[in-house]
Amino acid sequence: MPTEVDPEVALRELLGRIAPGTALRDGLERILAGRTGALIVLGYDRVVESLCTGGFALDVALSATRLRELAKMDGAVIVSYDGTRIVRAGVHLMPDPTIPTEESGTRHRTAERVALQTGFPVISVSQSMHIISVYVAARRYTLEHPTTILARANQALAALERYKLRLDEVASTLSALEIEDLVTVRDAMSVSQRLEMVRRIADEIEGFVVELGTDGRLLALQLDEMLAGVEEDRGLLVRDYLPNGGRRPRTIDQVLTDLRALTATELLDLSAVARCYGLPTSPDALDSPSARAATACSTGCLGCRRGSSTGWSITSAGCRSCWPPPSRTCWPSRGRRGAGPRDPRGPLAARRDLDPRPLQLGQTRVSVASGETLVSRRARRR
Ligand SMILES: Nc1ncnc2c1ncn2[C@@H]1O[C@H](COP(=O)(O)OP(=O)(O)OP(=O)(O)O)[C@@H](O)[C@H]1O
Repeated sequence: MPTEVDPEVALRELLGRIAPGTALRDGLERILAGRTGALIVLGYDRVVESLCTGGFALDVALSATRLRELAKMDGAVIVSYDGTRIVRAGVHLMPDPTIPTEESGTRHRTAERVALQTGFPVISVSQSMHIISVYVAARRYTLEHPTTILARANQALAALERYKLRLDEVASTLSALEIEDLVTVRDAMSVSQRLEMVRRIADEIEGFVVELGTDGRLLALQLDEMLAGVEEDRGLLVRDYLPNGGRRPRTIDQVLTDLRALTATELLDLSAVARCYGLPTSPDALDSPSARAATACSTGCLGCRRGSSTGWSITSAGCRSCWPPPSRTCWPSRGRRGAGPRDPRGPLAARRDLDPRPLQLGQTRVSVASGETLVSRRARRR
């Protein structure tokens, strides 16, 4: 019996195994086109064996045509878990009748009960409704035609393009603010929020790619192109803005998991995003200068490695503990008290002086304040 897995993961894995381009999917399409039905169990072990009566053992390689011919007979077909062999055919399945099911026809009731009792995925092709359903990990999922999936995938891709554009905007603003050391918690959390939004829509598209099989190759290429560097940025951003110390310091993985767990509505709230980092969440705190982790120094000077006991003692462009910087790897900070020269007009006025041109990662710029050439920290780490 298969071990317990996340239903979503189990479903996606199954959809990949029966995606267009596989012999199993070809067989299912033929059964559907031939206006016959089928009941197929994807796996064979002692539990499945105990539910089988009648039929005959085969153990032959699975091909689309064999599956189609065997499905013409009454009863179920048992296929190996990897979908490469037909183990038995014409089998009458007798699952536990006390297992609750919402299906009405005997084929579909049996399919749902067998999937629940054995833990193996079961596929049913309905003769009357002309649909293919899969039962896996207590879920029923109806397969859609590839053209329908492709249309939905293209819509999602257009949404991803818009999300990515917005992400690039907030990320380049953050890079510029990092250079000038004027980052607030809100700036950093906006990028984190956008990165998570992009991850979510990309995850949805990945599901379409899996389901489309060979039909989804172009989509996969487009997705790869759009997501270049995004995954890396998620980790780097958390690493940079994770507060050190405190009573219960958080890890990068914990933050990423909590971000994933936010509902779509919660994700729109920057305070909820900041909470995942373990940062204060009041509106005032969001507009306060951000604290950056000791790891923020790209090459790690001695002072930065020392870290902080309060979790809030490290400034956004260089840590207070190593001020003045022992080398050029530590950047002078103007954003926090005691950390270096401040703009006498205050941070808001200083922000207005920022060069409004978007700063791409890896790009350099001449500082408004000092006249030196600057590169954003994240750009230097890449
Ligand atoms: N317990 C079972 N074991 C094996 N095969 C079964 C079982 N129950 C039903 N079937 C198969 O399903 C076929 C159709 O049954 P039925 O019409 O009652 O199901 P259904 O759920 O309404 O399916 P459809 O939507 O295809 O009409 C049966 O002829 C038989 O081949």
